[in-house]
Amino acid sequence: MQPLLLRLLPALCPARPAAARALLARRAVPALPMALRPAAGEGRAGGDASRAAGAIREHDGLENVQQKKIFKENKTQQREEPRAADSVDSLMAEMPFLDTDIDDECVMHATSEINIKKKRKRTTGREIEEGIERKKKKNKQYQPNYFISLPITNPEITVSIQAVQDAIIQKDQRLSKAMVRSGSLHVTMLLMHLSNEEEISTAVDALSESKVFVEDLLRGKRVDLSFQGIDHFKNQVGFVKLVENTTILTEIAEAMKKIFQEKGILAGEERAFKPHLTFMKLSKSMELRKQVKKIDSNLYEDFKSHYFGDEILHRFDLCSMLKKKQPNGYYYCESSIVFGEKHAAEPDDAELVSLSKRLVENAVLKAVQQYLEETQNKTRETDGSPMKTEDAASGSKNESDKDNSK
Ligand SMILES: Nc1ccn([C@@H]2O[C@H](COP(=O)(O)O)[C@@H](O)[C@H]2O)c(=O)n1
Repeated sequence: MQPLLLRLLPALCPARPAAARALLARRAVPALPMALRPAAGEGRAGGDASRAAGAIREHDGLENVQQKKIFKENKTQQREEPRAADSVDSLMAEMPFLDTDIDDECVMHATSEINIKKKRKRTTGREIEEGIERKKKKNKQYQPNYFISLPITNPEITVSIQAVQDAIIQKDQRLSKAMVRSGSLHVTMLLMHLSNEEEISTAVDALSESKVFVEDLLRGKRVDLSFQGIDHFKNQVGFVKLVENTTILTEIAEAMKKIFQEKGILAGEERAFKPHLTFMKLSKSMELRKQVKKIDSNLYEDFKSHYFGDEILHRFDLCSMLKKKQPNGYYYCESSIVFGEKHAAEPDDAELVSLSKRLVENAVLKAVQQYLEETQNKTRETDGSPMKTEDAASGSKNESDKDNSK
């Protein structure tokens, strides 16, 4: 069944060669770890913990810092940063948390739980400025550059998301730049900052340690993550909602955060964990952000309660935001942990049958639509009436499909 489907996909989905390619890539090269590392000894972990705590102490100039680190938004810094050239867009688009990269500038800070004992002293304007500069520089060093990802491997979800993305692009061509490519769809479980190879290695160990906790939480049960409906963050990010098993996912995210923090990794965010599946964000392109300030919810009106599919919880990856992505479009993985039976990220037969059905339906619909458009155009040509604007737009939409599949 698998080789047959692999051959069939491009033929079944001629209108979406990008979608077919993405699906093939996803099946042919599942996002598996680049390197699985053995668990490290306790000694180094302790060293990392004190080093990271030291880094934060230095960062915030605090006397008494506990083992709690978080990312905090720092909007002012971005405003003062010089505007990067548009050519940076392509690099930015590789990063999963771009609104944080562009304007939120997530940074690691000590929390309010920290006992702050600051002595008041007279400071000159120059000292204040220098202090701000110093802080800005350090904040930058603590931006998240790694994350724990729950990859989306069910083609039913990927195909449905591409349908929403297409529908949106059809209404506003400019938004093609905002779309998350199907190969990199994921749910973010935990953000972190890793400064060097040693910290990456510690994070790999922390992820291996998390496996036992996750298995304890799951107790052999299969967890179906059901994705349905669309919501947004501040009209800047469009995401598909997780409607079932959010509690268990939150428990896992919390357990992971604790394990990573205990190993001295700067991990976690100030805001509460809200599992979501991002399919578009304005911050993927600075050029776009200049043009579009808000994502209009009417653009995805038809999909507001659409059922996108289920993802069976079976893998978490430690991914880099900055390293070159894999050929299938997924992030570079330092390490992964796998649960249950579905180890190879293979969709089962039912999923494949349902996917083939959808693809055939889509292809037929597309063909009928094309036939109708051509007939209408011919009639207009004979009538001498002008071509409709939508027809012109659909021509350029195909161009953007090509861009999106890059
Ligand atoms: N509770 C949250 C979580 C995330 N965001 C923003 O959404 C963006 C996309 O997040 P992904 O993890 O799916 O890449 C991200 O840049 C966050 O800033 C949010 O606003 N609130």
